[in-house]
Formats: sequence, structure tokens, C-alpha cells
Amino acid sequence: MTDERIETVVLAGNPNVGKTTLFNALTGANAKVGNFAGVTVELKTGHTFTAHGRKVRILDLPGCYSLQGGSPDQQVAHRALRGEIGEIGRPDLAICVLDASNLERHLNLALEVIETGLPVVIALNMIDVAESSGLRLDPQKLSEELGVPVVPIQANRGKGLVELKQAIRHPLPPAADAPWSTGSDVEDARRSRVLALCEIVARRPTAHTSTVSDRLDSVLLHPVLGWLCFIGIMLAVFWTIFSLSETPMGWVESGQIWLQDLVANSMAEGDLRDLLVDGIIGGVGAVVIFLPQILMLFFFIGLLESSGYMSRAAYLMDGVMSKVGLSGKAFLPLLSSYACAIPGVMATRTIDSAKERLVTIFVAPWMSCSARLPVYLLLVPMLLGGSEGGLVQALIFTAIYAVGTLTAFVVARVLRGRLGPEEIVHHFILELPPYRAPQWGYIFRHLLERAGAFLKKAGTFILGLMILLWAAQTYPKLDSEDPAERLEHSIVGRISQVIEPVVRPLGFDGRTGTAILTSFAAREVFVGSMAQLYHVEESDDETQTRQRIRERIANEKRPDGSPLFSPLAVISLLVFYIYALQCLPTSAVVAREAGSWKWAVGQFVFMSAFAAIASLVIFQVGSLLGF
Ligand SMILES: Nc1nc2c(ncn2[C@@H]2O[C@H](COP(=O)(O)OP(=O)(O)OP(=O)(O)O)[C@@H](O)[C@H]2O)c(=O)[nH]1
Ligand SMILES: [Mg+2]
Repeated sequence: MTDERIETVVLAGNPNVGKTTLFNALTGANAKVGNFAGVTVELKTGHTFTAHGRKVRILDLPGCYSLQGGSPDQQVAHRALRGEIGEIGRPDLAICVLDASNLERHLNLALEVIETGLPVVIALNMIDVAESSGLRLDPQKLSEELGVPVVPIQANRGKGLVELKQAIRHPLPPAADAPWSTGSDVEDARRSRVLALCEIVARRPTAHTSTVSDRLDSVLLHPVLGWLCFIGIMLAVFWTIFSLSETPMGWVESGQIWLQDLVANSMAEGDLRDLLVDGIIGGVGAVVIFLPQILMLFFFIGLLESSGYMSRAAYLMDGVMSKVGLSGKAFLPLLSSYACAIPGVMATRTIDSAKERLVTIFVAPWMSCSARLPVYLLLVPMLLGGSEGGLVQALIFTAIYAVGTLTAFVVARVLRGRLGPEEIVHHFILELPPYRAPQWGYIFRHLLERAGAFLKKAGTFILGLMILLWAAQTYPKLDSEDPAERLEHSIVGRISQVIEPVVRPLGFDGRTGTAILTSFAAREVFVGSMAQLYHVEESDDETQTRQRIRERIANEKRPDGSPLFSPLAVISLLVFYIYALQCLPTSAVVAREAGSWKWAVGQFVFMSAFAAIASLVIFQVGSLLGF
């Protein structure tokens, strides 16, 4: 009888040894990799085929240091290895991925996995790093000593995969004995076994030479220079996002205007034409324009993550973080929230302390995510009279990100105090990985995925909203020549009138209030809504209505003739977007990760109220001061 059951192979190992890189290489997936500990926080499944064409299920586990204790992500790894995860069952084989350049630290886990009685294959990864540091390894000897197959590989180049697949072909290698684990003090026995093994299989170069990593760290971790570099890197990122994306944005915009003109000229005047030209192409286009800049932000975050700089930033922050009652480890999830709060909230699984984890989840959405970028990009140049690019904008952007981050710290401090002391104090040692070359393939595939997801959202969800909004500002119709009167008569006009008194103290008019309301569905929608709501058709001058929305809204006036978007009103609006939580998927993930809807609802109410109050205070105080 042939065995039709698909065998399950788990990839286990310490954090940051290249498990996910190997997983991607084996399965063709593009799961998240990065050069810091704690990138993978949940199980990932994929398939590969052995040399004989046999299908095998591969599980990528979060990294763990041992099979006891640990943070929520590490416990997932333990449970998977013990076969306690229902739908997966007991794995048939474990591939222990070790960093070959650091066997002393990584063999311990391999011994523990062998002790579980699972068949084990050891993948000696990063063999390139080991070799270039002059380390001489003897995989054959290690295999004899442990009684399990040992395969040297270099996962990021796909080297050694054929041999690895040979090792996991059917029939699987038998489980090895663990003679060291019989005594009373197993941990001690394991430790001496590791030392003995390293003696036998690894020959170190004698002198320790100062590596490039060491020299870079002496600058990047320096108490003064390190901070200067951090600020410099942030500025450079924002500056590049502006200056380099002007051109591609111009292309998208010209394309949009071309399409609008094409449709406008080839269709008879009427509702359908308006819907297509202003509602759909105008509204969705206003959002899509920002795609190049969003991708650039993801690119830079990817670069920082894969080079190893992220951990350095967390290390610098450790002192600041401990003052607010968190550890440097909490800074890594916060940093990745700059891209998107959802993976950021997930990444808090690496935090051991339950209370610290809750606090980090609570404040993570205040790290300005990529969805806010379109809003900032629309508004910030209005502060500078419409000029784009340049250092001043980069400075304003850095300030925007800093405001969100600093408020998050203050709130974290207050909240941490209220949750009371932790029963068990965890001493956190931040791991500083060596600097590594980015995996360009991964980064570019990731960008493609992000672009696909963004365009899909624009083409479905945002499109739907734009159609609804268009209908709401067109119907019910009023037989009048004056577009302003027609708008007033429509559903949007009526909603605006209700909202107006609420948002006026914050510095906005009813239409901006309506745009803010629509952006509770997703922040990017704000830009599309603004493009639609401030589109007042001047019938004889079609081109004028089709200029950039920024120029259009900059010219809007209040009834008394003063500009609607005064610098103070723009700042108030920016502050609202820094603080408001307008992302349903984030709330759903928070509810899941914090284990209760109360947290998600509390967070939503708190952040939205905070945003409204902050805007109110800024606008009122600013007005009193005469701005
Ligand atoms: N030089 C070198 N770098 C590698 C190799 N394999 C992986 N890397 C790098 O090692 C880093 C960590 O890779 P990941 O695959 O994210 O590691 P992981 O074990 O999944 O990490 P966690 O999910 O945090 O447990 C990345 O920067 C990779 O580019 C290798 O064979 N040689
Ligand atoms: Mg991983």
C-alpha cells in the first residue's frame, strides 16, 4: 500500500538564523524575512517536493532559544514541535536550522529538539559567513557525533538545497538517541555536550579581528553619533520619498487627467459621464497617485529591516523605552508599525511580559503608517505654499512621525503605570545581528505584493466608496444652475450641514468633516473624498476643475472670504490624522491579539477622542494667538 499521507517537516531554530529564508527557498513563498530576531511570529505553511517528487508539507516556526518558557511566538514553536497544534499534528521530521558561524549558541536548541524524539536533520546555514570568518567546520563529524544528518547550506543563495532535500527523502532518517539527557541535571549535561561538540567540529581562527560590523557599530551605537545618524537616516528617507517620487507621481497624474479628458470628450454630458470622470477616475485616481511614495516607504523600511539597522535603532532606544516602562524589544514592533500597524501589532508576540505587550499593542497605531502618507503628502505642501520637495518638508515629516511616536511613549508610560507591576521581571537582552546584505529578491517581491494589494483595494473598496460618495453628492437633484446650491441640496450637503457645527471648532468645514467621516473606512479615502467634495464644476472652464486637488482646495474660501485651509487649519487636520485610529483591520487584529474586543473598542474610542481634542486645542489656542 502506498502511503498517501503528506509528511510534515518543521523548520526549527534560534531567531534570525535564516529559517524563513530557507522556507521561501524551499516553497517558493515570499514570507517575511529580516535581519533581526523575531521576524516570524506565527506558523507559516508551504509545500515542497523531495528529490523523488514526493510532496512534503513545510512549516516555518518562529525562532526560539529553548523549548521552555518564552514569549507567545516562541510558545507557538514549542507547541508545533510537540505536535500540540490540532490541524497539524505531530511533525514527521524537524530540520534544525543553525547559524554555522555561531554553533556554541545554536546547538543547544538542536539537542533539545533531538531529545523530543523527533527525527532531526541539521541544516548548517550561513556557511558563507562561517567560512569568511575563517571558521573551519566538520559537518561529517557533527553528523557522526549526534547521529543525525548534517547538511551545510546557504539559504539566501539556495546553496545546498538539493542535498537537504536528499536528507529528507523517504524513508525519513530515524530519531537519534540523546544519551546526554539521562542524568539529573539535563541542562548542565546539554551545555557540556555543546562545548564538547564545538571542540570537535569547529576550529576557530585564533585572533579576533575587528570586523566591519564592529566598526559600524562604534558609530551607529555611539551615544551621541548614533542619535545623529538615526535622525540623519530618517531625514534622508523622507527627503528621498519626496524628491524621487515627484516624477512617477506626475506620470500617474498625467495619465489620470488624460483618461478624464478622453472619457469626458467621448461621452455625452450626463450623470454617467460625471460618475466616471469625477467620481471614479477623479476619486480613485487621487488615491492611486500616492502609490509610488507608499512603495518607497516600504522599500526603505525593508532596507532598514534587512540590513540589521532596525536592531541598532531599538538598541539606541532602549534607554528611552525603559523610562516609559517598556523594553527596547517593544521598539521593534513599533518601528515596523511605520509601514503598517497590523504586522506591528502581530510582532508584539515577541514580547515576554503580558502587560508590556498590551501597552505596546495599545500605542502601536500611533506610529504613522503608510496609509497616512497620502494625507500628509496632500496637506504638508499646503503649509509651504504648494512648493514640494526640499529639506523643510523632510523636517516637517520627521516632526510628524516624532509627534506620533512621542505621544505613544507618554501614553505608554501612563498606561504601564496603571496596569501595575509585572509579577515576573524579564531581563531583556537585545540581540544585535551582524550587518547583512539585503535580500533584494525578497524586497522587490514584497513591493510587488504591496502594490498589488494597494491597487486591489483602490479598485474594489475605495472604488465602491467613491461611487457611493458621488451618488450622495449628486442626489437628490435640484434644478439649479448654481453647483453650490445643488451640492447643498444633496445627501452630502445635508450631512455636511449636520457635521459643520461639530467640526467647525476644530477648524474644518462640513465638507472636510464629511471627508474625515468617509476616511474612518480607510485613511487613504480622505484624499479621494476631498478630490470629489471640492470639485465644483465651473462649466465653461473644464481644465481648471481638473487641476491638482491640492491647488483646488488651497483656493477654497470660507463664507467670510478667508481661506478655508489656513496654515492653522491644515496643522489641526494633520494632527487629527496623526492621532485618529481609522483602520478597521487594525482594530480586528488588536481584538484578536489582546484577547478581547474591549481593548480594541477602548483603543478606538480613546484615540479618536484624543485626535478630536488635540485638533480642537490646537485650533482654538492658535486662533486665540492670532494665527
Ligand atoms: N549571509 C547569509 N545570510 C543569510 C543566510 N540565510 C539567511 N540570511 C539572512 O539572515 C537574516 C535572517 O533571515 P530570516 O530568514 O528572516 O531568519 P529567521 O530564522 O526566519 O528569523 P526569525 O523569523 O526572526 O526567527 C536575513 O537578513 C537573511 O538575509 C545565509 O545563508 N547567508
Ligand atoms: Mg522567520
